[in-house]
Order: sequence, then C-alpha cells, then structure tokens
Amino acid sequence: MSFVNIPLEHKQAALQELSGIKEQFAARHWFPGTSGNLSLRVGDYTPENFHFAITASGKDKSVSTPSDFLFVDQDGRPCETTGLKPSAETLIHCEIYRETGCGAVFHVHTVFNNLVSEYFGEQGEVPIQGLELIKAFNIWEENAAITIPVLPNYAEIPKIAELVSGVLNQSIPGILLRGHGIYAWGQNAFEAKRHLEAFEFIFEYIYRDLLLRK
Ligand SMILES: CSC[C@@H](O)[C@@H](O)C(=O)COP(=O)(O)O
Ligand SMILES: [Zn+2]
Repeated sequence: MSFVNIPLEHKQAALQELSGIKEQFAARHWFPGTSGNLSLRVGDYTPENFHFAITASGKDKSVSTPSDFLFVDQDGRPCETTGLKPSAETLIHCEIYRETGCGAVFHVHTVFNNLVSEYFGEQGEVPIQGLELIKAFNIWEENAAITIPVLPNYAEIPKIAELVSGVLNQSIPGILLRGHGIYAWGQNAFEAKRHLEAFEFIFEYIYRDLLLRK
C-alpha cells in the first residue's frame, strides 16, 4: 500500500462534491442494485503520481454513510488505512485518468445505455449525427457526426482496462461497456456530469428513434 498525506481540506472538498453528485444520480435511479461508481481526482499532483477518491465496492449508492468513499493511488491501491474496498472497476478509472489527464470519472448503469450498447455491440461504436446535445462535449461543428466506442464486457476488469487506450477518442468523453454501462469523464466533476447527462440523453434519443422508425 502506498500511503500519502493528502491535505485534509482537499479530501473534504472531494468527498463533499462526490457525495452531492452521488445523491443527485441516485435520485435519478442511476445506481440500480448497487451498480455504478464515481471518482474524483484530489490535489494538484503530477500526471504520473495522482490520487483519487472513489466509491467503495458493493455499497448501496442511494444512501449516504461515512464509509461511501476511500482514496486510492494511480494504480487503484488504497493510499490510507481503511477497511473499505475500492470499486471493483477502479482499474478502468485508473486507465481513463492516465489516458486523458481528466479530473473526474463517473460510471452508471441505465436501461438506455445498456440497450444501446447491446444494439451497437457488434459494430463496436454508436454513430450519432446532427444532435444539438453533442455541444455538451464541446463539439460545435454543424451536423457533426461522432461515434461513441463500445467495449466488450469481459468478466476480468484488467482485460477491459487494457482495451481502453485502443478505443478512447480524446474528443468523445465516454466509453460504453456492452450490456453493462457508460464511463464518462471530464476535467472536473461539473464537466463529467454534463457529459454523462448528455450521453444519457443521446442514448434515450437513439432508443426512441429506433422504435419510431420500426
Ligand atoms: C451489482 S452489478 C454492478 C457491478 O458488477 C459493477 O458493474 C458496478 O458498477 C459496481 O461495482 P462496485 O464494485 O460497487 O463499484
Ligand atoms: Zn459497472
């Protein structure tokens, strides 16, 4: 275990922000059956040596308790004395932080992201064109066409984590896991939340659009 002294005020600020977001997402029923995980980078550390707060594994994310989060290092190892286990999917967060230098990573399972990831699973990407909401990703070009990558949902998380760098597109702040959920990220919690909300809007739109065309 690699212990570090993250300044208390940084830890408290991170926990307060993450708890607030967890509550908001829970109110939208975005954590069914203990699914989902959230993380937020803490402090002003180098890209090679960073730490982040992450949800503890297997918790009911619709309630708030003192043991909801713990702090881990860039390899996902707890960096403080704790009986808590980091999210089973911590390695995916590590990989996204490493690849993008982002400040927050949010993962949720929803019916719409599961349906869309399955529908486009073989194709390996979800195509989108002409939707206003991609401006939430800072894409301003008129009628822009983008794709959201879809990775297979292997049982071994390291196997998924090692595929992240191969599909990650620096201008699209999200990756779907097939039949599982979405990972969305941003420079900070505000941006990651904006991205996640835009993705979820887009997935619901795609689902309803496919139904309408049948
Ligand atoms: C209980 S189903 C969801 C889990 O298998 C997993 O995908 C998930 O998102 C939550 O895992 P966790 O270890 O609590 O972060
Ligand atoms: Zn998950």
